[in-house]
This record gives sequence, C-alpha cells and structure tokens, in this order.
Amino acid sequence: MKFDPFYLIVDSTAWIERLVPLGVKLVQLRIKDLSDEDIRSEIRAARAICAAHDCQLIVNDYWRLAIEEGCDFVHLGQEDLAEADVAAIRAAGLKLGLSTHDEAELETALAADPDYVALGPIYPTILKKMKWAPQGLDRLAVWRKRTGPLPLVAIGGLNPERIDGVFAHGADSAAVVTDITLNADPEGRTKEWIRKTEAWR
Ligand SMILES: Cc1ncc(COP(=O)(O)OP(=O)(O)O)c(N)n1
Ligand SMILES: Cc1nc(C(=O)O)sc1CCOP(=O)(O)O
Ligand SMILES: [Mg+2]
Repeated sequence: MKFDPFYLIVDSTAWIERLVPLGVKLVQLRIKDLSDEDIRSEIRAARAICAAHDCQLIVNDYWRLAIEEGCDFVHLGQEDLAEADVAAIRAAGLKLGLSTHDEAELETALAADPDYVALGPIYPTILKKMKWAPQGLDRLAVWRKRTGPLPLVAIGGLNPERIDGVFAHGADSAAVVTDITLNADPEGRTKEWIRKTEAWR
C-alpha cells in the first residue's frame, strides 16, 4: 500500500472542506468532545468531500461509527485498541492504523497486524499533553527496521523544516496538526507541505 507522505490531521469537516481541495490525499478526522450523532454527521460529510477529491479519509477513535458510515480506514491508539473489536473492524473491510510510543506498544501493535504504525511524538507537541518524551529521529530509524514493509508514520511537532529529517530516518508519511491549523495562513502552509513532500510521493 502506497501511503501519501503528507498526512493531515484535523478536528472538523470544516477543515477538510477548506484544505482537501488544495490537493491533500490523506487526512484524519480527529474529533474529541462531540456527541456521537454530531460525529456521525461530521464523518458523513468528510467522507463525501474526500471521495470527491480522491483523498483517503482515516477516522480517529470512532471505529463503530466509521463502520456504520461506510468508511474504509480507522486510526486507534493503544487504549482505543484495547477496547476495540478488531475482528469487527476487519470483517467490515476497514484498514487499521495504530499509534505506538514505546517497544511494548510496538509489540502490541504489530500483533494486531495493522496497515500502518505511527511513532510519536518525534518532537515536542503543543496539541496535547503526552507522557512520553520526544522520541527523536534515531528512534524512528529503529522503528523503520522493526516495522519492515509496513508504512511508518511520524507524528508530533512536525513542520516543513523537519520533513527531510523524518523521511531520511525511514518515515513513509509525516502527520501534522498545529503547524497547519494554528498557522496564520493554513491554505498557504498546506500547499507548502504538499510541495515539500512531493519528492516522496
Ligand atoms: C497518525 C496518528 N498517530 C497517532 C495518533 C494518536 O492516537 P491516540 O494515541 O489514540 O491519541 P488521540 O489522537 O486519539 O488523542 C493519531 N491520532 N494519529
Ligand atoms: C495526536 C498526536 N498523537 C501523537 C502521538 O505521539 O501519538 S503526537 C500528536 C499531536 C500531533 O500534533 P502536532 O502536529 O500539532 O504536534
Ligand atoms: Mg485515540
């Protein structure tokens, strides 16, 4: 599976409507703190926009809603995974991406036969409080060896200046939130990310 090297993560369909038409090919809808019905509506609308723009949509956390809404890819963290019905996700034909932050989590993730593995936070992130220190680029190179042919996603504190480093250390895709969503010009920054990742596309 060829994974796009630019992995945008946003917290609403409004962002997807704004940024996906610029040429984004891989986007995660990561919503927290909405009712299930509101999340369902967001997923439904995001799915339609992504389909119209040939963009892969990945739904974070809400695997049941993703199945019900006919999505084809979910992302789960380790706590999500512990509570999820992976057999049901697979039976519905969905692909599965998993977060990892240490060796034990990598073992757990690989045992679940995921479609990609994410390692983070590579650099400090301001998006959420994390119990792990920044992993650094060398750790990414270790993960590269451990994950074999599986797509490897780098996440946490990434920006266009750090892109070359993560790819040089074995990442297949660079995931980003605040460098784009808190940027003064999110559209311009998105285009910059698309340009900067072109060599790995
Ligand atoms: C690509 C990617 N990597 C890691 C995460 C984090 O997932 P998780 O640990 O479940 O934390 P939340 O994002 O749900 O707060 C991710 N969403 N995407
Ligand atoms: C959602 C998330 N998960 C991480 C992990 O390490 O699992 S780091 C992270 C935040 C990424 O946001 P930003 O690009 O703004 O740093
Ligand atoms: Mg999660």
